[in-house]
Order: sequence, then structure tokens, then C-alpha cells
Amino acid sequence: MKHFMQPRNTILREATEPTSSPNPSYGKPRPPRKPKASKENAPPSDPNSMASDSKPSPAAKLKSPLPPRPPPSNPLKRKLSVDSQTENSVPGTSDSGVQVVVRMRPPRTDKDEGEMMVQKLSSDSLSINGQTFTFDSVCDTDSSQLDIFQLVGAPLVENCMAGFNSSVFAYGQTGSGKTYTMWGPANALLDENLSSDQQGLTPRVFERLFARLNEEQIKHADKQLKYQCHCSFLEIYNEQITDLLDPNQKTLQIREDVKSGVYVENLTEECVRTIKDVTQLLIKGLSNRRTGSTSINAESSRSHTVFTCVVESQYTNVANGISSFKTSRINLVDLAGSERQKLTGAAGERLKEAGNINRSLSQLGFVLIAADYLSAGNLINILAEISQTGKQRHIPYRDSRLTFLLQESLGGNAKLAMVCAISPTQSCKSETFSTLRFAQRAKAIKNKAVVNEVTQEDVNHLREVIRQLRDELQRIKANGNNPVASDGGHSAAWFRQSLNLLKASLKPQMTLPCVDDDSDEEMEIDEEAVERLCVEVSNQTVVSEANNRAEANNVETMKSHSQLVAVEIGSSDGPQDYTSGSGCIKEQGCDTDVNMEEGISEQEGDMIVECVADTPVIPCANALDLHNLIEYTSVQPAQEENILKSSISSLLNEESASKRGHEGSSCPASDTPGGVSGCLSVADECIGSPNGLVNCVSPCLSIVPCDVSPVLKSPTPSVSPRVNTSRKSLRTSSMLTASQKDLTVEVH
Ligand SMILES: Nc1ncnc2c1ncn2[C@@H]1O[C@H](COP(=O)(O)OP(=O)(O)OP(=O)(O)O)[C@@H](O)[C@H]1O
Repeated sequence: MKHFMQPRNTILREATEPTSSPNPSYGKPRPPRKPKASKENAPPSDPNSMASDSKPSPAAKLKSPLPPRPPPSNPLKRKLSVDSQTENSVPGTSDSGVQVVVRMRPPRTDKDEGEMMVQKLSSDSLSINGQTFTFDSVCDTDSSQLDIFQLVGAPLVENCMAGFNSSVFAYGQTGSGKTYTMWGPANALLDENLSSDQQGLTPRVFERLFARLNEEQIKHADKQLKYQCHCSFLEIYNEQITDLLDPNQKTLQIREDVKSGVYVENLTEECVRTIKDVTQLLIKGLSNRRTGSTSINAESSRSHTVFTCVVESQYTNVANGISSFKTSRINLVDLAGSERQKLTGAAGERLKEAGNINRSLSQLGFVLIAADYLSAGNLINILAEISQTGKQRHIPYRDSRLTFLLQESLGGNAKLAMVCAISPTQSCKSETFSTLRFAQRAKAIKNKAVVNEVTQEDVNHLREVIRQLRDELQRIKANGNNPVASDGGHSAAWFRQSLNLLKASLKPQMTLPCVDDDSDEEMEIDEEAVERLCVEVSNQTVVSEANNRAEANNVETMKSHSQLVAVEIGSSDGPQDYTSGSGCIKEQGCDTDVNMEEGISEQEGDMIVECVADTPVIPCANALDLHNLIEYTSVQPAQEENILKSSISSLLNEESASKRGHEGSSCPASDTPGGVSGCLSVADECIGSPNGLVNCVSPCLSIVPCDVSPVLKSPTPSVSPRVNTSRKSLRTSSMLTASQKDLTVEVH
């Protein structure tokens, strides 16, 4: 199969496309909630946009996941107007709450049966000790694996087909049925039992996914739909990451860089084409998992396991020749079971494990609070407080590997469903209450999923925006550096809008609100604090630029190109070192492992999720985020203009530098689909080598204007891709897919 690469960036979809996923249940208004029955069940302030009935309708099934996009009359205007819409109305995005499904496991024994203390009241509510809890769905002890698939798995597949990242987390007490729900019993994965009704959520998801992909290929043969899927399987045990598909690799490192996002270095990825491929991976991975016996579960998973599949698809509209690329990431997460050590009497290794498990689950609960806090729009106040007090703040994502790795699913660019498993017996009462409270907390998260799609048209459009920015800068320079639009040129607001657009294209998963470009609204922020931060950020970016230039030098010329834009948006290139709890801008340009050991307080694992954020939390405080915060924060006009001018200047300087750097570099335009439209400039992506191989290093969206658009150049027919079915390194963010890293294009 042809391997096609995709740019790391996603561009928001057209106004003509539906805002919600093809699954109509996600766009459906929620049915009115039942009245609050007790304080335990305070409904989320913002009703969840996901409906409880997630079964896909026949109409949803018929809908193409890859709808064609009509060419706009004026791309720049279109993009800017899309940009200035409110977030909720931006097509191709979806502000969705977390879908929370509670599943009760059946009683183990007759004695258990007599002790049942949780009652299902309706399809979305239950009662425990006279208190009522309402979620998206409640599945009682009679619920089947198929029921769970229909509630959670089928919508996930449709979201994936539409280009959204989607995650399912199974959370709950040890022995409550998480593993059973996510993977099913081991024997149900065997070939001869594939149609077993015990089959878990994951094999069902892939069975449906492959069926849908094939269906779409046939239905839209004219669009030449191609796809490929790569899977990885890891476990986090005692804060160490092990590759379940290659268990010799026990201490894998999480890395993060601007281009690649968060990823696990050297993680095995297997190309899968059939359900059988997937079940083989599941069998292999699950057999390598750490299990141990707890007082409740003889075969308890003592680790968090994460099965990830990246689905890349490409289609070409034969009518206009425009190709589109979509990437979606599916994360299926079986969290380790929570337990109270005091009650279970855990000791020795089990106690240490339990401490780690509870710590990371606490962190997950903490992140939920943070996400909730941020969705309430308090970020700017937090920033102001940090600036004014100079206090260091906890950065909850980075305090455990679990939340760091899966941060995008927690308040970021992903649709998230949480299956909360409970044991409805008297003896599990307190654990069940904890799980239900966690589930309530999860309901408060607002994710902002974005269709991960880019087209040639988007690329051309961005090039046009850059050209206009360059022209405008020339005009300002000619005007004696006066940016005021007295001579008919563009205003500072226009600059700002254009930069916002570029940023949105480069970093679509940013969940920060974009300020109204034209508004004079004062933000609650101390100007001096902003100035101090500006200085801090610009110092960092200067350092970062210098470091990165030195590093990039000959080999990774292209990297410096993409860095231009990264620097322009105030970020750094190259992996960064995140040390827990610092909350500060970090050293940049170094290729350092993510270190989360320090600063994690030892919690001798008493039960989770009760942690309350009595101090504000800011989830991301690296240079990128800070700079974006600053830019999104209202500052005085003079400061704003300075920021804009320096941003554009650095962009243009970098453009010239990179042009110089590329003089003489030979890189033929590729006719591979991704090679052409996956990059703004193929020449910037590819480095020629003496043996005729062209390595596409970092196939990111590189904003480097070319005199002749590569997408308009005649394709070179002799370029064909090579791809291995198994490879290493997984990116967990939507910015870049794993397959892009290893793409090698051979020139014949
Ligand atoms: N809904 C269910 N129907 C039938 N059996 C179930 C169900 N839920 C759980 N079980 C059984 O209960 C036992 C424990 O379930 P499971 O291992 O899935 O729990 P868990 O929550 O993953 O526990 P841990 O966190 O300790 O790994 C298993 O034998 C499983 O088959």
C-alpha cells in the first residue's frame, strides 16, 4: 500500500461542512436532565453535548466521512471569517463534553447478589444509598458487550472516519470489569471465537472500523480513498513505560517537541489491515501485561494499558484534482484499578504498585479539575496571578506519565468517552462512590476536537496569507515603520487576525480562546506582568532560535524552516524538558527526556479523585503556551504592534535565511500524494542524498514561500514511497502522525 504523509497541522474545515461528527447523536441536543437529587450529583455547569443515545442512525452510516469541499470564492476572506466566528460555530471542530457511561458488573456470588446496593433508575441514572446520579448512560448488570459497543464504540468509529481523535478510558475499582469491557476475555480474541458475544470493545471497534473503511472505499471509488492504520500498545507500570509489543523495551521515554507533539520514543507500531491483525496484537500485548492478584481480582491489571491506532486516509476529488488528508487517533485505555490499601491489606510490591496507581489516577482526577477550571475561562487570571506573584504552579498534565501522554484526550483535541465500571455490592460502596464522583468530574471536561484534515487548497491559502503579511510589512517599512493604516494599508487588527489564522493552522489543537480581533475589550491582566512575560518569552525564543540553528545546521535544514513559524508563534523547536511542577519556561532546543519523577509527592495511595484544586492550575506553561497566552491577551496598542512587527519580521527573516539555506539543495517535487500536498514546500521537507534517496525529515507544514508552488509543479512520476509495516516511535499528539517520521521516498 502506498504510504502517504500528512502535514502535522490541521486546518479548520469549511463553513459548508457540518460542525458535528457524522454521528448525529453527538450533535443532538441533550435531553433535559433529571432534577438534581442530591449534592453528590451536581450536574455539570455546561450540559454535555454528547447525547446518551449514541447509536448511529442509518443516515449516519450512509454519510461519507470524507465529504468534498467546494472551492471558496475568496479563500483569505473565507478563512478570516471562519476564524472570527465563535468557537462553537467553527466548522470541523466540536466542543464536546466527555461521554460518561457507567457500567455495573454482575454479582460474583449469590452472597453478592443479596448485597446489591446500586439500582439503575433509567437509561441514564442510578441510585445508591438514596442518592441519584445521572450520566450519559447507565448500563446495569445485564448489559452486554454489544450494548457498550453501541454506546461508545460505534460513535468512536464514526468520529474516527470524520477525522476526529477519539479516546475511550475505562476507569474503576479493581475487579469492576474494566479489562473485560475494553478487551473482553482472552479467549474471545481467538480466531475461532471472534463472533463471541463476550468480545470486548476494542476488537468490535476495529471490526467496525475496517468494515466502514472498506465500505467508503467502494462507495467513493471515484475519490480514490486510501487509508492505513498503525497500532501500538504500551503499559505504564510504576511510572515506567513498557512496549507491550516488544516487552524488552521497558523504560521508554516520553518526548515532546513542537513538530511532533508528545510521543513515546521507540515504541513499536504495527501496520494493521484486518481484524485478525488487531486481535493478534491484542493477544500479544495483553499477555505481556503486568498482572497480579488483589483481594478482589485474582488477575488484576496492575498497570495502565494504552492501545493506540492512527488512521491516515487520503482521498482525491477527481473533479478538481484536490487531495485531502485526514488523520485520526484512537486511544483505548484500560486504567489500572483503584483500590484502598487500607481495605485490601496490600503490602510489599502490591503496596508500591497501588501507591503508583492511585497517584496517577489522582493526577487524572486533578487534570479533570484543571480542565474544568480552564473551560470556565479563568486562564488569563491564572496567568496574571503567576506573573504577579512569581509563584510556581503545578502543571498537572506532566505530573504523571499517564496524563502527560494522554493530555490531548483530556481537554484537548479529542472526543473522549469514559466507561466507569462499578461493583454494585455493599462491600464496594465507598469505591463505588469514588468512581461515581470521578465520573461526575469527567463530565465537566470540555474537549475541543478538530477534524484533522488538510488540503492542497488550505496550503495555497496559507501561502497567500503569508504573501500578504510580507507585502504589508514592506509597506510598513516603507512607511517609516508606522503600522497605522493611514495610507490604506492593513490595520494592526488585520495583522493580528492573519497571525491568528496562521497560528490556528499551525496549532489547531490549542484550546485557548481566541480574542476578538476587533474588540477593545480590556482583559483582566496586569500590563506590567504581560510585559515581563513578553521579555521572558522573547529571551527564550532568542535562545531557542540560536540553539536550534546550531543544532539544525546541515542535516535538518527543513527543521529550521518549520521552526520559523514555531518561533514566530513564540515556541521553540526541538524536544523540551519538562520537569514536574516548575510551571516555568524550560530550557529549549535540547533533546531531553520528559522527567516527571521530581516533584511528584509521595502519596501513599489512599483513594483518588478527592483532590480538590484549591490553587489555580495552568496545564501548559511552556514558551509556546505562554507566548500564545500573551498574544491572546489584550495589551496596549504599542505593545501589540511591537509584538506583531517582531513576529512578522522574524518570520520574514527566517524565510530569507531558509531560502538561502536551500539554495542548491536538490529536492524533486514528489508525486506521492502526501509529498505534494502534505507540505507547503516539498523542497523544504526533503533532503537529497547521494544514493538517490530522498528522506522526508519532519514532514511538517512549513511556511516557506516558494516562487513556484510545489503543488502546482508537474509531479515527478518516478517517486514512490516505501513503508515498513512495523516501526518505532509513536506520536500521541495530532500534530504529526507516526508514519511521517519514517517516510522514505525513493527516486528512481
Ligand atoms: N460485565 C461482566 N460480565 C461478566 N464478567 C465480568 C463482567 N465484568 C467483569 N467480569 C469478570 O470479573 C473479573 C474481573 O474483571 P476485570 O478483570 O475486567 O476487572 P478490572 O476492573 O479490569 O480489574 P483490575 O483493575 O483489577 O484489573 C473477570 O473475571 C471478568 O471476566
